[in-house]
Amino acid sequence: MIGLKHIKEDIENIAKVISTVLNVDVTIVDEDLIRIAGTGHYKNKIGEKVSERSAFGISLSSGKNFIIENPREDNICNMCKIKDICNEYAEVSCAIKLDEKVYGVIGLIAFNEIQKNNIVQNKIKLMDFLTKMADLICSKIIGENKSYELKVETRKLQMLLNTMDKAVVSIDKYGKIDKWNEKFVEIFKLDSNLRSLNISSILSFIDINNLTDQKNSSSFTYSKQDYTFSGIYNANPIMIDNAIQGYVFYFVDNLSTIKDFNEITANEYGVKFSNIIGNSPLMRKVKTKANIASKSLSTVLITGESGTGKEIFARAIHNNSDRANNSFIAINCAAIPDALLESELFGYEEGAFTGAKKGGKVGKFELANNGTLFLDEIGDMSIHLQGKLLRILQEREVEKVGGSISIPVDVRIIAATNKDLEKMVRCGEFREDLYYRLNVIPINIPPLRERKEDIPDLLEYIISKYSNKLNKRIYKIDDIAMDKIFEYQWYGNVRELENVIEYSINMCSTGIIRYDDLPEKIKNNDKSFMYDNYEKITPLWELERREIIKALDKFKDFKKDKEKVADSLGISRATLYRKLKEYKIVSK
Ligand SMILES: Nc1ncnc2c1ncn2[C@@H]1O[C@H](COP(=O)(O)OP(=O)(O)OP(=O)(O)O)[C@@H](O)[C@H]1O
Repeated sequence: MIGLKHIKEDIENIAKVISTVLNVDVTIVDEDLIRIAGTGHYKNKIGEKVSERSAFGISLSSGKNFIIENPREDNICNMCKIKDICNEYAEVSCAIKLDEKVYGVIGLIAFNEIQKNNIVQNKIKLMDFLTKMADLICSKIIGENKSYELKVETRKLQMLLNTMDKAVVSIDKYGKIDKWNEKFVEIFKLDSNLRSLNISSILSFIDINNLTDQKNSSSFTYSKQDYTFSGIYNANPIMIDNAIQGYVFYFVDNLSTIKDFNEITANEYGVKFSNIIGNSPLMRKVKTKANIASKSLSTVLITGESGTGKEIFARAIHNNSDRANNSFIAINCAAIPDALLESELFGYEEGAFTGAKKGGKVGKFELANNGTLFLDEIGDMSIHLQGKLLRILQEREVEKVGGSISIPVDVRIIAATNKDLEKMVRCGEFREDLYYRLNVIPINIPPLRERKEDIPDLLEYIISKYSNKLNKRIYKIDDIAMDKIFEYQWYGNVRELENVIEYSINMCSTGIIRYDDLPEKIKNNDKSFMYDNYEKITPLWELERREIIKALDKFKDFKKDKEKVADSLGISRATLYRKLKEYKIVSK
């Protein structure tokens, strides 16, 4: 809290002015009764404490002003310890009061008759003058208080800024830096005194002329000597009376963004090996191999039919590795057209092509830096991108589309496919060199029909998952339904099993999944067709038609269903489409 001692210089000047104007000695004491200023007799007594029982003490505790015309005889002097040796002729005390708080007292003392007369004859004017001087002191206190509060606020603000995990800087409307935090200095590797420097001279990706009155975020790549990093920055305009007064920028490097993302999604995707259901000898072998792979940095190639769990294995490998605290970025190479996949993987610079986003885009490689990049359905990647991918794996650097800076990346690759990559290599559809680069640790996940022992555990897990999701209490599956589930071939593997159970839980009204609750494809399981076979001779075209319908039904929930239907029927996709037309089969 501010007191008179904090404005000592002002108090001394005011004391001198009063003394000069009134031609008497002046002393000013603070709220602790310490003399802050003094003239004449009191010059050498600055810093000394005045007695509480003195006139000053009484003025201070009561907040009252008074004039003692006859010291020693006045009631106020009764309590004073030095009453008997007092050599004063008259005394004036004026409290320095602000909002009922007394900050100190201005005291005038006459040491001779002339001074006393001067005081006594001008009592009213004198008190008026002193009250004004006390008000002047109070206004100084208010000013000092404000600047003290401002200092505290500024200090708090700076501490807040420094504890932020985002780098922050503010500029005035001309682009000159005024405030920044330690993180800003740290991530851009700058000197700590940045005041008044122009932001664009430090961060060339910020063009002050392109900033608007709207909040705006863009990605950036920063390089200084051999230090390079990328991230996202936000420019927030400071608008006062509809005019831009400056901007506050905050910057997040990609790693922090990903960390935030990982923290948010940790529960959703925090798959561990223990979450992968299946204790069959085949699955135990796969888990052991995946566990070993998680402790290595080598590339892993996971193969297996669709829905066998390639992605959850990839996630478990990442989460069990030293990179677990960094990002796991997954990209499905089949789901994105080739031209887009390139910019998704490598990112692009602003203006790289028509339609490119302002500020450019951060690629998955950069996002996965220090973490793991999961390239799902790698068999669907074009030969052109295969070449680019190979180069990155060899050089460990990515260059954005339309960019010129190479960004070093440290990414562990896990690729997955349900295609026969070796066959694709033989047919010239997949680069041999890339195949060997990816296939360092091969992991094959067997189809569910080859490890039916896993079905009971999977059922228990899936029923509990979907009962919760659908808010139903399902206890078990009855024996007949269980037999049907065991009989079925599960070409869609665990994903198909999940779909079937979700459907059955929806249909179930008793708490026990029964035969009737199962979807038709599981109930029929091709048997009705076999029965027909014994009864009558079926024309070949009808057999063909039925087989096509059966295959369409079987793969209807799959990605690339037509490809799977054609594969399972042993015909090309073109033939399949011809036959659909011929038999007037309408499919999705
Ligand atoms: N062993 C398992 N334990 C628990 N859930 C599993 C298991 N295997 C697969 N799943 C579940 O089955 C679904 C499909 O798994 P996932 O996406 O990992 O398969 P995939 O082989 O990558 O499929 P695709 O090749 O079609 O991308 C997911 O919901 C996954 O959680």
